[in-house]
Amino acid sequence: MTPAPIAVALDAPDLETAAQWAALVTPHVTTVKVGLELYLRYGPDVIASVRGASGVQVFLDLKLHDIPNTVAGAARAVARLRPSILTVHAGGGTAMIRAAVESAPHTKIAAVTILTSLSEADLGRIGIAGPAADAVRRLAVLSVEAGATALVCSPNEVAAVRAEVGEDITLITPGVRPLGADTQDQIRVATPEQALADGADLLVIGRPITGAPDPGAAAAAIAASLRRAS
Ligand SMILES: O=c1ccn([C@@H]2O[C@H](COP(=O)(O)O)[C@@H](O)[C@H]2O)c(=O)[nH]1
Repeated sequence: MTPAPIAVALDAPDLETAAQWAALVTPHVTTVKVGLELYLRYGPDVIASVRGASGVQVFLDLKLHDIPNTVAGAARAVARLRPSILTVHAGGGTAMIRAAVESAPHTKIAAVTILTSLSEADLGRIGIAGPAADAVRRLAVLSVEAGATALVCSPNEVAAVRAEVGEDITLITPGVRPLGADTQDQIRVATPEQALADGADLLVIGRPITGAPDPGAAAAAIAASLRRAS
């Protein structure tokens, strides 16, 4: 069975749990995602631990956001780990995104547009007026012009972003919840089937899989549902 285009967010408190989740889900998904919790606790070693022998792709979600020189150094530092994807915040601007792209030439740089945990009211409070989709589209265009070849947005905006940036850019959507699942701290959400139908290339799914009694079975069920829907 072809693995589904899902990146399982391994937001675990310890390396053993993360490696166990990775081993359980890798037959069913293309990618596992290492975020701040694991990377800040364990550093570069975490990549080899979750990659294991399976050859699953490892997405390093560090959301770099600093001045261009600092982001260039950080991207260079992690590029040697050969993650398939590395995230930066689009809000860092053109020069910062370009610095990451140039410093990690073998890694897909994904620009995070507007976090999926933010509502339009939240955006208003931080000075971003208007619909979330407008800000997401603006940041998407800026990021692609700076050389990003992937974008992170919510499934609610993915169709609009696709129309803006075309087919060559990889669109990654967190904020994905199977029908009826708890949305937790995610605000701009949709189902896996809807996200894929609207043009997402890679669905980031964490707690609905890792919080299940059997993460392997949960990943397999979502993968099967995506196959049925496509
Ligand atoms: O806008 C964003 C960018 C990144 N994330 C990350 O995705 C996962 C989502 O996990 P769930 O458990 O499925 O909510 C998590 O690691 C975030 O750091 C995001 O949610 N939204």
